Amino acid sequence: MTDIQLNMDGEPGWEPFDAPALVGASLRFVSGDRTGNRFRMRYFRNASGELVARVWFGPETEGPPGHAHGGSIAAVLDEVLGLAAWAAGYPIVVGNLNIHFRHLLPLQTVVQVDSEVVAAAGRKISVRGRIVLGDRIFAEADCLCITLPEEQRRQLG
Ligand SMILES: CCCCCCCC(=O)SCCNC(=O)CCNC(=O)[C@H](O)C(C)(C)COP(=O)(O)OP(=O)(O)OC[C@H]1O[C@@H](n2cnc3c(N)ncnc32)[C@H](O)[C@@H]1OP(=O)(O)O
Repeated sequence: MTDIQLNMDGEPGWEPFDAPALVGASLRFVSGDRTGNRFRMRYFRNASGELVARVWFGPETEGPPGHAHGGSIAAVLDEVLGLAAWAAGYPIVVGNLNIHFRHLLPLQTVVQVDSEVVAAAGRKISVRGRIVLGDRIFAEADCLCITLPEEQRRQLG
């Protein structure tokens, strides 16, 4: 795995996105360790302003031999789609995450997670996402995020 694959070379209009500056240590479980053997991740905004992640699934995410565990895929989608709502200005937690696992995801490969905030109705924010490598779709997800009332937000810090 090279750092170049995780970075934005050749992606016109992409800008690095400083996720910890927005949500602090909430990302420790998934994207917090940029050098370990679990996930290595970088966040960007694409030319349309949508949040995109580049993710390397390391050996410690293994489920089926040589491939990512479904729970590791779910963890990545939970973080990226939840963060997409935050990046769009909604302070949320994830209420529901529905994932279609389309193809086995090979370990030690850099894949891309695309996200799109598709609707906001009252406290309910709908985010859609997918994990891809070129034309190959590994997983697709619909995520229902719920904004937190101000008081509950303050309690979380
Ligand atoms: C922080 C950085 C990025 C984030 C990445 C990480 C994202 C996460 O992993 S967050 C952690 C995982 N999520 C959780 O632990 C959430 C736990 N659940 C909760 O805290 C609560 O159930 C919560 C806040 C979602 C909703 O509770 P509450 O505030 O009482 O809202 P409630 O009144 O029940 O529901 C509000 C609306 O949302 C709907 N809703 C709530 N939960 C769901 C759900 N799971 N499915 C469908 N609809 C739901 C309700 O039907 C209601 O709709 P309407 O207004 O039309 O009647």
